[in-house]
Amino acid sequence: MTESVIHLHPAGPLLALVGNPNCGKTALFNRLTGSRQKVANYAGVTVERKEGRLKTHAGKTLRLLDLPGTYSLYPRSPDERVTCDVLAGRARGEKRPDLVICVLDATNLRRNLRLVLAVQRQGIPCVVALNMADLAASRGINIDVDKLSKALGLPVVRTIATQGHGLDDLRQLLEQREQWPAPPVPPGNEQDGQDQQRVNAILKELGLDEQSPALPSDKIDRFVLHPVFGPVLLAVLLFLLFQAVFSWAEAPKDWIESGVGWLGDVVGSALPEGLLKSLLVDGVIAGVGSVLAFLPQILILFFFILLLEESGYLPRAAFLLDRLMGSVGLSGRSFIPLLSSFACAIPGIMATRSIANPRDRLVTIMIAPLMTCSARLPVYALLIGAFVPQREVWGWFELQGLVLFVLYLAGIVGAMLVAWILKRFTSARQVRPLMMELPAYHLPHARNIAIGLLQRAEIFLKRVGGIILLLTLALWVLATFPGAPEGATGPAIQYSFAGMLGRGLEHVFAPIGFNWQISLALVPGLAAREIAISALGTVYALSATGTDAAAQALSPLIAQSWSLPTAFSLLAWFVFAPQCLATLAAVKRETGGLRMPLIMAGYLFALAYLAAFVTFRVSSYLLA
Ligand SMILES: Nc1nc2c(ncn2[C@@H]2O[C@H](COP(=O)(O)OP(=O)(O)OP(=O)(O)O)[C@@H](O)[C@H]2O)c(=O)[nH]1
Ligand SMILES: [Mg+2]
Repeated sequence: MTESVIHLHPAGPLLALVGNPNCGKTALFNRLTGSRQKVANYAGVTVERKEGRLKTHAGKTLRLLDLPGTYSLYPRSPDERVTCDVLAGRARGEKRPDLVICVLDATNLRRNLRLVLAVQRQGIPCVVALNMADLAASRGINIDVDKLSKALGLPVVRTIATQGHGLDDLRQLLEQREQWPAPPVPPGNEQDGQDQQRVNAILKELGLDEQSPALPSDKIDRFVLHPVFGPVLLAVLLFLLFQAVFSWAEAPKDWIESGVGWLGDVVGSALPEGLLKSLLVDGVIAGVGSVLAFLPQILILFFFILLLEESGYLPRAAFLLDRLMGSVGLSGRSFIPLLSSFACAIPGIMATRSIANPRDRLVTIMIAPLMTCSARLPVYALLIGAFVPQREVWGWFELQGLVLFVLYLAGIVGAMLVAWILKRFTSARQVRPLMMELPAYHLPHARNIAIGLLQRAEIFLKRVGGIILLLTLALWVLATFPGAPEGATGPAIQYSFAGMLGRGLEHVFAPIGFNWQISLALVPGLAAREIAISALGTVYALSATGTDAAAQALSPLIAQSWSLPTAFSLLAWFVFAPQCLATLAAVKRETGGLRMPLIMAGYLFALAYLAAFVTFRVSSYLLA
C-alpha cells in the first residue's frame, strides 16, 4: 500500500539548533524558549526533536527545534538520524528549517567546525552560537569572533548558555530575517578531507592551531579511570548511594507517615460510618498515602543520579564498564541507557537511540526493564522496612541499605545473564572500540539540581494523584461491592468482586507463596509498580476487622501477617516482573511492532515466576 502524507506546517519561520553532542544546545533552547528540557554533562542527552516557541520583541512567534547532537551529517545512530532528517527536510510533518543555529563548543573548535561546514553545504541560512565561552576563556582559549565570522562567512555570537550571556545578541540575530545569510557553500563534500584542511586553515588564522595544554579534567581522570582505583571508586559511589537512600530518608519518611496517619484519624473520626468514610480512609488515605511516604527515598536516589549526570562522571563509568559489558556482548555505549533506566526504563529505552549498532540497541532495550527503576524503590523499601531489622553490620553498613544494594545487583546480574543468552541467539557482534567523548568535569550547579529534584517530585506527585489514585479507587470499588451477605462473619471484602478475583489468582500464585491479598494487588500493579503498594494499603484497610478501621501504616501490618519467605519471594518477583504497561508501550514504539514487547513481557514474567518460586522454596526450607 502506498501512503501519502499531507504536511500541515504551522505558519512562521522554523529555526533549528544543530551541533555536536554536549555543546549546550538544550541549555540554549531552554533559555530561549523557557522550556525545561533535560540538560546533562554527557553526549546523547537529547534523542528526539523537541519544539519550543520563542517570542520576538516585535511580538512574533518563532518555532525553535532542539535536536540531538551529531558529529556529521552521515548519521551513525538513530538519534543522529533525527537531526540529519530534519536538516534534509525528510522529517515527517516538518518542513526544512528556515534557519539553522549552529552551536559550537568553543573549547573544541577543531571538531565542531567540521559540522558547520557540512551544514553550510545544505544551503540553509545559518548563524553561529559560540557557546561555552566561559570554559574557553578559563582555559586561555581566546577566539576572535570577527575573524571567525569572516572566515566562515556567517554571523557569530558568543554565548554562555548556562548563565544566559549573549542571548540578547542571539535573539536580535534571530529576529531579523534580513540578516539570515544564505551561506557560502564550501567546495567538495563532507568526506573528502577538504573540510579538515579548511578547518585547519581557519584555526591557524585564529591562532588556535597549537595543541591545548593538559586540563584539570585529565588529572582527575588519571585517578578516576585508573584500572584499579577507578572500579573501586565506582563501587564505593554506588554503595554510598544505597546507604543514603535508607539512612537519610528515615526522618522525612516518618513525618509523612505520621502525617498520613493523623489525616486518616481526623477524617475517620469526623465522618459517620459508611461508604464515604471508607472511600476516603481506606481508599484514598490508606491506599495513596502509603505510596506518598516513599517520596524522600526517590528524591535521594535522584539527587545522586543528577550529581553523576551533571558532573561528567557518567561517560567515565561507561568507559570503566566497557570491558565488563563486552564479556556479555554489549559495549560501554549501553551503560548510559541502562543507568537512565534506574530512574525509569522509558527514558532509558529512548536513550538507546544513541547506540549505532542495531543489535546492541535491541539487546539494551530488552534488558533495560531489569534495571531497578524508581517505581520499584517504594516496593523494595516497604518490604525491607517491614522485614529487615534496622541494624549495623561490619561496623558501619546499614543492613537495610545492604539488602537494597543486593536487590539492585540482582537486577543487574539478571540483565547481564539475559544479554549473554541473547548473544548466543543473535549474530556475533563485531568488536569495535568504544568511541565516547569524555566531557570536562563540572561542579554541578545547585540550581540545576534543585530544578531537577522539583521536576522529579512533580512527576511522582502527579503519578500519585493520577494513575495511582485512579486505580486504587477502582480497586476500592471492586473490593467494596457487592457487600457482605446477611450473617457473614469475615470482613466484607472477602465477598466482593476483588475478593473473588484474589482467591482465584491465589491458585496461580500459591506455589510462590503469595496470599490472596498480594495476588490481588498485582493486578492493578500491572499498570505501574507502586500501585501494588496502594492496593495493598486499601485491601488491608478494608480487611481490618473491629472498630479501629483508621488508616494504619502498612509496614507493621504486613510484618505481622506475611512469612519471611513470602516477603523474599515478592521481592524476587519485583526484581523481574514487567509490572509497567508504559514500558511495554515504549518498547513497541521504539522497535516498531508488537513482537518485541510481547517477547519481553513473556520472558520477564517467566523469569519472575521462576525466581520467586526458587526464592520461596529455598528460603522456606532454610528457615523451617
Ligand atoms: N560552562 C558552561 N557549561 C555549559 C554551557 N552551556 C551548556 N553547558 C553545560 O554543558 C552540558 C551539556 O549541555 P546540554 O545543553 O545538555 O548539551 P546538548 O548540546 O543539548 O547535548 P546533547 O543533547 O547530548 O547533544 C551541561 O552540563 C550544561 O550545563 C556554557 O555556556 N558554559
Ligand atoms: Mg540536548
